[in-house]
Amino acid sequence: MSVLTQASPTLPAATATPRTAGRFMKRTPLAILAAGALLAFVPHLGLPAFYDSLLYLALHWVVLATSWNILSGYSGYFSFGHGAFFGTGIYTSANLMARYDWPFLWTLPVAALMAALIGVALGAIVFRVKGVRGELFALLTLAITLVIGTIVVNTPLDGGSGVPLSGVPVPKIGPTQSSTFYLLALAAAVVTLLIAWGIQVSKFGAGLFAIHDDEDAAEVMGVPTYRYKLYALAISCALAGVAGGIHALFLSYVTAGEVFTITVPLTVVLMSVLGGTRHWAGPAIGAVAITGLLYSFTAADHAVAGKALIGVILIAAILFMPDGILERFRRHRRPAPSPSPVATPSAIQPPEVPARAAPVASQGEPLLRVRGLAKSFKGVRALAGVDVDVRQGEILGLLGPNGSGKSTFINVVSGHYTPSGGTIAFEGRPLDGLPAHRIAGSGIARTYQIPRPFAHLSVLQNVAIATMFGGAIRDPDTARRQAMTWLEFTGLQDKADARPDDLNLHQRKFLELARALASRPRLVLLDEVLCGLTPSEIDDAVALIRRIRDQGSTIVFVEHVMRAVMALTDRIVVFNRGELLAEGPAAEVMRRPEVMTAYLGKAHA
Ligand SMILES: Nc1ncnc2c1ncn2[C@@H]1O[C@H](COP(=O)(O)OP(=O)(O)OP(=O)(O)O)[C@@H](O)[C@H]1O
Repeated sequence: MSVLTQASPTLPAATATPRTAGRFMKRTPLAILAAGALLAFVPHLGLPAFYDSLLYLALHWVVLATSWNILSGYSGYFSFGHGAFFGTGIYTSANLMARYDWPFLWTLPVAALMAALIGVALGAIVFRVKGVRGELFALLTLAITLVIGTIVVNTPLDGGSGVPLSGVPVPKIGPTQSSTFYLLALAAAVVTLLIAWGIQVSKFGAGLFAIHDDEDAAEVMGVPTYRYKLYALAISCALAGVAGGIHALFLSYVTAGEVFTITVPLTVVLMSVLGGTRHWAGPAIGAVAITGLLYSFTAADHAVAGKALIGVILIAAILFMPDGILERFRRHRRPAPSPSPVATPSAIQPPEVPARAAPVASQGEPLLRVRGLAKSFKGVRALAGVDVDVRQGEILGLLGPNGSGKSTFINVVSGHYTPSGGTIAFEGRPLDGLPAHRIAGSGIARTYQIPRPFAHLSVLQNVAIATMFGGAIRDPDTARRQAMTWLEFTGLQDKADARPDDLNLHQRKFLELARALASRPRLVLLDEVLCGLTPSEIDDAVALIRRIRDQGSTIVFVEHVMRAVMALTDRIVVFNRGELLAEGPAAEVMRRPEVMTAYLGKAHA
């Protein structure tokens, strides 16, 4: 089986044993290096210089498309700014060579650094603004290309007339000048592919794929989203900068009008989408395919007709393979999801995974202490200053009529929303002002009322993300093994390879539970996990929640299903209109007149 079909997005395939997965992990970089070594012999075949240049261009686009994909394909931050970073590399190298007589090879690290610095400066601002995602991010990066282009033209960097480089000596790396460019691009492509592969199979890559599918859910599961996006952008820009540096000398005369255009970003987007953005090899396949098509159809006499034909081929390819050539190929080999139902909790053994660090709360201190917690949304007071203590080891029911602030409480405690006022302390340590991923890392996990799985990852990968980030496991193999134990615990082991879309609501709710548990939390916040389930599914879920408590977790349980509340909770608190209305044992509190009035209205109460 080929190397391409073995590697899966983010983590090794669920069905592979750790040993086989590890073997494939080692084989992929060796295969990339071996292919690079073989291709390095091409200049010695004595082909005409034209072929060196054609292969140079193919590899040049491999570097540009693959580097674009590290940010945009993996994390989903679609950038139209790759021309700006590529252009920064071109102009850095060109100016260092033409004005300061730097040897060409020395300029490449500086080109990478300059492109990365500009990228990080942009990302440090843009990635902080929650609203700048999707098309807004794409437009903003396009604007950056135009701004940098304008600056370059109107400064001595270009001066309006371009930078001639014909006098700059080309290092003697290959037997001819054209083969030198080919070998330089080959080296850059090998390094870029190794980096793209390394990221894809690492914890970092898993975090980027989680950001792609649901950035807020990823953050709440412990992924440091801001930092990861910055790293991905810096790496992407640095590689584009190197490609630019090499291309400056290849062109031998650089002009801003040809560099800072929409052509570069559009071409890399097309190549990556054609090959497949969810795999390190996808953009390279797209780059080679499009360069090959351009050569085959536009080099002869009928260039215009050839271009039109390429357009038709690309439209057809993208229509019939919307996830790219590679994904289409891999899907044929993926086993169809099995129709087996989830196992009942009674058949499930608790997983044997190492426990997290012991709690540090002092004796008598509640696990979670919330004081005066307030949250307003543009005038809507969702929480109006509530005090809640959650004791170590209890199941605390959080009840209240619709709109009373229960989900907001969970959202604020988990860091999804910033509180408008009040304090939160977990195990004696304040959580105020901490980003959601740090709150997750401190031992708090949550589920969502409407399940929010990572749609493009398998069920196993969804849980492995929680194991890696909440549970602080670096090695994807270990994460995958532990994730499997949580799937067994929740009865989803037969669904490990399925996509969340293939699950019914019951299974999706249990996947939420498995993800929450996989980080070995000391406090689990469950937001209406029983909503929408049938009576027998509710019985399964109640049994499972009991077993979660038996594992040593403390639970805050938001629920409307009264029989489950009565069966499970040690204590309840009732919210009404964002305020604490009552607290105590469920059977007693639910009989209080003020609670019945809040639920049923005065007349019915
Ligand atoms: N993101 C938001 N933007 C604006 N208003 C919000 C937002 N989230 C919650 N609210 C408002 O805050 C109040 C409390 O909502 P919340 O979802 O916390 O209630 P709840 O008790 O969980 O209700 P339910 O039982 O229906 O889920 C409601 O009036 C709701 O409309």
